[in-house]
Amino acid sequence: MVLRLEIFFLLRACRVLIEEYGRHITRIAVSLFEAIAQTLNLELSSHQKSDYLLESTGLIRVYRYPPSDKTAGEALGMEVHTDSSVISILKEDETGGLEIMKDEEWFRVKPVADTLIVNLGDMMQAISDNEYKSVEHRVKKKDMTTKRHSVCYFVFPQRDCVIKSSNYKPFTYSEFEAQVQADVQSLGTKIGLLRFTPESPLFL
Ligand SMILES: O=C(O)CCC(=O)C(=O)O
Ligand SMILES: [Fe+2]
Repeated sequence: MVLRLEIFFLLRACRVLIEEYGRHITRIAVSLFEAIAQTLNLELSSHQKSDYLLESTGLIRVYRYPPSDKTAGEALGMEVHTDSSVISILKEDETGGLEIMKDEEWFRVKPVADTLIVNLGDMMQAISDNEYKSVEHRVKKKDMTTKRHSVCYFVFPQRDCVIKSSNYKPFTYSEFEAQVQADVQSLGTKIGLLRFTPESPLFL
């Protein structure tokens, strides 16, 4: 009974914290998006701005990467991928492990206390007409015994907003998401924006 009450209070405290974190991180994502839109000279109405980055789509994932024993083999982190989001904002702990691909080389992101990491996702690449790249990244823990925690926020466009650019056929986020899910199911991997490139052999 005492334990249950403790868990109840712990969960409630967690919820309050995560909700507050969510409010701040959303504010940061919106400011970043506005700044990026300016650098791209995208003259967006406030309606278009909130269609391209819809605050209510923001989600927070809290990850725990447990220590793994030898039998778990390569279970040392997260596979290479790009995020489907517009913007992702990550907070990793002091153990580090996040790596990003730049000019065909992997770089370890050095963990810095009280610092957030901003990744741009597939939707930003499309919105910016490839001016900004959706960064390939992965997580590699230092070693088997290390535990790692991270708190990751992702924000997306409004599901039915049509994203128009010269590099991709017009698509909505719903279509993109459905295509990603279909590819993961049938091919075991995400193809992503390549599916929406007219010249790509993968174009449907
Ligand atoms: O745990 C991390 O630091 C990154 C997680 C991540 O890349 C993702 O969830 O897309
Ligand atoms: Fe990611």
